[in-house]
This record gives sequence, C-alpha cells and structure tokens, in this order.
Amino acid sequence: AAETDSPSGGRSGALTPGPAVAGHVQKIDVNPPKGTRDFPPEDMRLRNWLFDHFKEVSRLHGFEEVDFPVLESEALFTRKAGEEIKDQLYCFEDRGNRRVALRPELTPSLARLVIQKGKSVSLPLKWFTVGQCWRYERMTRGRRREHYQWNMDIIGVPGVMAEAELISSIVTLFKRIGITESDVGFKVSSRKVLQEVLKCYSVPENLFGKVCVIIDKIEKIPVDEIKRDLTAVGLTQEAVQELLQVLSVKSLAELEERLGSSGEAVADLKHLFSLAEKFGYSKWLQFDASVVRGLAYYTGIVFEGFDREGKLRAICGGGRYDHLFSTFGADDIAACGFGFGDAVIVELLKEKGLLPELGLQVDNIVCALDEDLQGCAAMVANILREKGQSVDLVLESKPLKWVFKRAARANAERLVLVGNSEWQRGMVGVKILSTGEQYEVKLDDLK
Ligand SMILES: OCc1cccc(Br)n1
Repeated sequence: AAETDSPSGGRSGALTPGPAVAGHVQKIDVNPPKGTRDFPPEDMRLRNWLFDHFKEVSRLHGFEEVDFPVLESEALFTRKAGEEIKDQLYCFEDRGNRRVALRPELTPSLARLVIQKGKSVSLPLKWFTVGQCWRYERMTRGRRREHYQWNMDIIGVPGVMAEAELISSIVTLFKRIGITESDVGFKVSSRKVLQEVLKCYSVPENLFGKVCVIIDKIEKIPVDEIKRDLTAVGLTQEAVQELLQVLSVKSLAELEERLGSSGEAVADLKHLFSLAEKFGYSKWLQFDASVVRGLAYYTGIVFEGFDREGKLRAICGGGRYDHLFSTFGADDIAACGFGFGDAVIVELLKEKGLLPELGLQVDNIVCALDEDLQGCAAMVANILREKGQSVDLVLESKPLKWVFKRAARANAERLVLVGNSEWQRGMVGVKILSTGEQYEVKLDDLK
C-alpha cells in the first residue's frame, strides 16, 4: 500500500500500522512470519503425538534428552565448504554487537555442549533432542524457514555398531507409526569411498568437505555443473571422472572390486550390513554409492531415509562425523548422529493414510446450573482434578444446550451438573454422554 500521511502527521505504510485514528485501529497481520507455522490445537496434537514417539524411541534406546538455545554464536556454523545451510544462515548482529544465528541444525550445539562438559561426562554419550531449526531463504522458493528436528547422537564410539544403533532407532520409530519397509528404505554409503578415491588422486584432505557438498547436489543440478564445480575447487578431469564413476557403482560387491577389500569404506559397509541382519532391519537398507549427504563434516557412514514412491524429499539423514570437534579447537571424539524433520514425515503419513485421529479429549464437563453455584462447581472440579480427572469447568452461566454442545465437541466422557436441590442433599447430577445414562451421586463418592 502506498505510504499515507496519518492524521497525526506521522507516516504509515503497509508494514507499520498507523496510529489509532478516532476509534479506528489498523488490524495487524495475524499470520505468522513468512515461512513459519502456528500450531493451533489440532496441529499441536499431531506434533505432540509425533514428538512423543521420538522421545519414547529415544528412551527405549537408552538415550538422554538434552537441549540448547535456538540462538547460537554465528561462529558455530561458519564452515567454509559451500553448504546451503551456511548460505541460508538466519544470522544477525545483536544489541551487544555479537554475531549470532538461529541454529540451522542441532549437531554443532551438541558438540559445543560435549566440549563444554569435557571430562565431567563419561563416554559414550547417547544424547537426543527435538528442536526448532531455522534457515533464511528467499521466499521466492516459498519453502519453510523453520522446522523441528529430532536428533540422536552417539559420542565416543568409533565402530559402526553406533550407526547400526541409530538406524535401529529410526526403524523403531517408523514401525511405531505404521510405516514399513515397503513404504521407506535407507540409502547407505560411506564418505570413506570418496576419501579413498580422492587419496588416489592426491587431492588435499582440506578439500574433502567441499567435494562432498558439491557431489551431494548430483541429483539436483546438471552433472556438467557438478564437473565444473569440482574442477573449480582443484580436481583434475581424471579425478572428477573417477569420482563420478565410483558414485554410480551399483553394489557393495562392485565397490569392493573397484576399491579392493583392504580399505575401511568396504569394511565398514560390510560390517554395517551384517549388523543390520542381527538388528533385523536388513530389508530396510540398500547400498547406494551416490549418497553423500550435504553437511561438510560427515567423515564415514552416511545414510538417508527415503520414500520408495520417490515423491518426497529425504525423510531423515545422518552419519559419522569424527572430526567435527577439532573444527571447534577441541580434541576429536568419534561421533555419529542423525536428524529427522517434522515435515516430510507428516507428508508421508498423509500419503499412506496413516495420520492418527487425535480429537480433543476431556473426562468431565462440570457446570453450575445457577450463577450462585459457581463456587460449588469449582469444588467439584477440584475434587475430580485431584483424582487425576480432566475437567473443563464451565466458567459462566450458559444454557444447557450450549453445555451439551461443548461436551460433544470436547468428546467428554461425562457431564457433572451442580444444581441447587441436589447440592442441598450433598449430591451432584451425572450424565454419561456415550450412553445417556443419568444419575445422582454423593460428592464424596464422585470418582
Ligand atoms: O533441512 C534444512 C533446514 C534447516 C533449517 C530449517 C529448515 Br525448514 N530446513
């Protein structure tokens, strides 16, 4: 809207509502900021349902919950590997002139806390968290700017039993919400494949992260751009060619033929696939050499959950990051973890008709039949609440028709009516809404 002179002489525009003009207040924009979501009750019930599963699965696997500020020092995320997550950092300078950022991921915060705890914690650590993560993306792509991620991390275990345990956690989650191996799978590879190829071509170690970030785009941008970007960071044509060929390897056997049996990449992957048999989730896994994931700090096994119909983006992803700690100036600790977002999984559940029915549920509606019985109704509500019963207490005089309608909407088990004559006899009226059964009960016997 064009800027206009408000009567008070100030200037108001579309984003800065003008001052009230003689009883008129310009209505604020009631939508949440671009790319963000509100969670009204029905959406919050679904979110809680999902997060409760995340937390229960973490508990079943013996993980401890941790949390960190959504606001972190920008320095935690300023990796120089050309990652999208860095380009879209939601960062700013605070009033203390500190460079800060809304976290785009949770792993760096977890590493920071592990370093902070130092020797006061004993390894291995099995920590999990569910937290909101942010990115600032030009809204031209209309993508969200926030999502919640479930993370599980194992700190201090160098062997692939750790990755196997993480995948077990995700399989457990999928099973709990009705997703099977016919719906989703895990593409599994190891960045040690790339590492071994790059080593053959004497590519300096410090280019590893950049190369992985470029290759992660292999299914998103034309292969000529991939080649150009790889050449630009210093790889020879030959190295580029070999890299792209090894990424198209179709099986672990073929990979072993190409890389030999003595390398760690093949050994780790064979070990992981044998462990998958023991964990009972072999059918969920497939080797896919093209999986590298887009975070620069992965160093070993990487995996991502995908929908077999190929309609959705990756459901989750993770891997080993054995050198993240040294990038923060600390001694390295072997580590691996995954992130599981709250958006793609809901799209998958919708696709599969697996969204749970989660209506509002309250045990009792308690209602005074006369204005002067409000206090008595409060006493009844208190008695029930102390017994662990949920009560929606009617807080003002309402016609019975209104009360019944609210009881139906709240899917209430029963209606407790506080009326004068009953109250005089120490009784209250009860109506079981599912059967219509109606009776009086002594206050002391209310349960
Ligand atoms: O997965 C990348 C990402 C990071 C932060 C917020 C959103 Br939405 N997406």
